[in-house]
Amino acid sequence: MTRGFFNVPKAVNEPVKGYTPGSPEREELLATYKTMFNSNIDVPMHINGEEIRTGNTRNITPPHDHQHIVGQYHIAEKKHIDKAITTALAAREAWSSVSWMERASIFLKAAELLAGPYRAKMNAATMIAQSKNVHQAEIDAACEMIDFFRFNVQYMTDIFKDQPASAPGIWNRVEYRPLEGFVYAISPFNFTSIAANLPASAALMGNVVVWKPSDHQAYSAQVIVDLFKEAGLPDGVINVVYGDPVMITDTVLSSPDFSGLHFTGSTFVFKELWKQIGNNIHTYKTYPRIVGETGGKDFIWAHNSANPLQVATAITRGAFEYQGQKCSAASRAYIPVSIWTDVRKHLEVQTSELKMGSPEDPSNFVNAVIHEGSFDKISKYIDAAKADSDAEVIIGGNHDKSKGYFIEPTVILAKSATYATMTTELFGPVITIYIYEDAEWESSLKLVDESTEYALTGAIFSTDRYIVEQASKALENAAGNFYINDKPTGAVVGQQPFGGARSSGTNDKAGSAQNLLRWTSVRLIKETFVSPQDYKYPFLG
Ligand SMILES: NC(=O)c1ccc[n+]([C@@H]2O[C@H](COP(=O)([O-])OP(=O)(O)OC[C@H]3O[C@@H](n4cnc5c(N)ncnc54)[C@H](O)[C@@H]3O)[C@@H](O)[C@H]2O)c1
Ligand SMILES: N[C@@H](CCC=O)C(=O)O
Repeated sequence: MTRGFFNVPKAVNEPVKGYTPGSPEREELLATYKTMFNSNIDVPMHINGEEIRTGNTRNITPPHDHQHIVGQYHIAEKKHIDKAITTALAAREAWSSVSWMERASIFLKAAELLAGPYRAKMNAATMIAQSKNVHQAEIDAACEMIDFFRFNVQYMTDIFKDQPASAPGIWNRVEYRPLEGFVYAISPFNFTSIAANLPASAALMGNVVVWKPSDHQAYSAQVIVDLFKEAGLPDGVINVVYGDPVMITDTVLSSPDFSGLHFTGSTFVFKELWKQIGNNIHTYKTYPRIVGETGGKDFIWAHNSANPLQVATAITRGAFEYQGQKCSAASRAYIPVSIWTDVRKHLEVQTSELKMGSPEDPSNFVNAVIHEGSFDKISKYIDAAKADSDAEVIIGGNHDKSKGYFIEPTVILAKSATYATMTTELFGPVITIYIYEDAEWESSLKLVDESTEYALTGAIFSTDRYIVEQASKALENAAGNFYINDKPTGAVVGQQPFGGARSSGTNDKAGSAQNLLRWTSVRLIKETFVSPQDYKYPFLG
């Protein structure tokens, strides 16, 4: 029952903790890491609040220490997916009718729990099983997830306030209903916050969800489940399943009640899912919403007016933070020949200072890539570049998977702007640089715009306002998140809503009102206070 027009607390970004040597947060996090690293976690599926253990398990191993087992997760048979769907649908009536404030309150509570007692655990799980350093875990698993919860609550109320005008004698109202059916959330390995947000944003708007996390994020997914439970999320609202993605998806997408896909992951998988939904379209009771944020081949373009140290720093941070495993990571750069010597010198200094190893040692800037498949793919491209006459590996290039999946931050110089690593998403710590003649800066912008299928993030560097304006115009469709004199990574919820177009996704902007709107189906209600009793037009007399 609602007896007032309540305002939600004003959303503010969660401050990023420093974890400086000797700080209490550092002590707590490293102690939590040690304990969790040395214990064995058993991750069940969660259907209707029940923990489902099938006994068919896969190991969870840290990418930086792949022979060490930190736990296992249980995988589904088809009957579990069927149950997750029926359970979600059974929970729908109560969840979709409950006051929006109750839903808001659950996610605001989750934000506060994560800012406090869950912070170290969420960060440690992300460091252990996704191989993030302290800072990368903090900005993702703690701060971005908290921000998603807080800002989405505010955006939900902003949406609800958007109401139509009413002529005298009538009252028009718009009701933001959840979708009729259930939402399928599929999340990637690389951001714990995205994994939480994909099911949570739909659930906040009153939807029920079947959530399939990435196998490589199961550890922190379990912490998210615990967090939601403690925050008071009712059973059956978000049901978590693991296992063969094809079997799970075939089962989910053949349900007539499937009403929305909230996906983040690679472009190929998303396009296949879209096709499958299209093929099944006659099965569904309603047209499913399809929201997907996918791959990128994100660029840094510099003009000769740019500051070489700033360009080099953007490359170091943009390409090598979290081993380049951000969809936003800079992986191709276009540098004018006149500043290249200076940019290169700074890059060599900065990359020589980057330490690589386990995230348990906070002085390691670079950790391991997520799994062997990814390691092998990235190494293959690096080795090909070493052998190729069209390319030269000028920094890094070594890789070793004996203990963990370690790949050195690598810089490739390409003779052609369409060289393989200039156009293919590798999702690793590799950037390829193309040097252009200063006078050809306008045609180099064309290369940036036209040489890949993606349009996720990009950055331009120049101190000349006319150039900034022209480059911004020339690249207006080349990136959904466009940065001027800054690296192309590190979007903050509430400040830089995130997403790209072309093959990079539907650009519904994670952490925004636009995204939340996709999880609603608007009902317009017109109420007439005194109903007409005469059908005749006035001109009929
Ligand atoms: N644009 C964004 O906001 C954004 C954010 C994070 C990651 N990404 C992209 O995600 C990719 C890296 O993440 P990843 O390796 O986890 O991606 P992925 O596509 O391999 O997996 C993503 C999810 O899809 C599932 N999946 C895989 N094959 C499937 C299939 N056939 N049917 C149904 N589900 C399937 C996986 O199990 C996982 O849960 C990169 O391409 C990156 O650019 C994009
Ligand atoms: N939103 C993040 C990227 C998420 C994808 O991996 C950023 O802006 O760096």
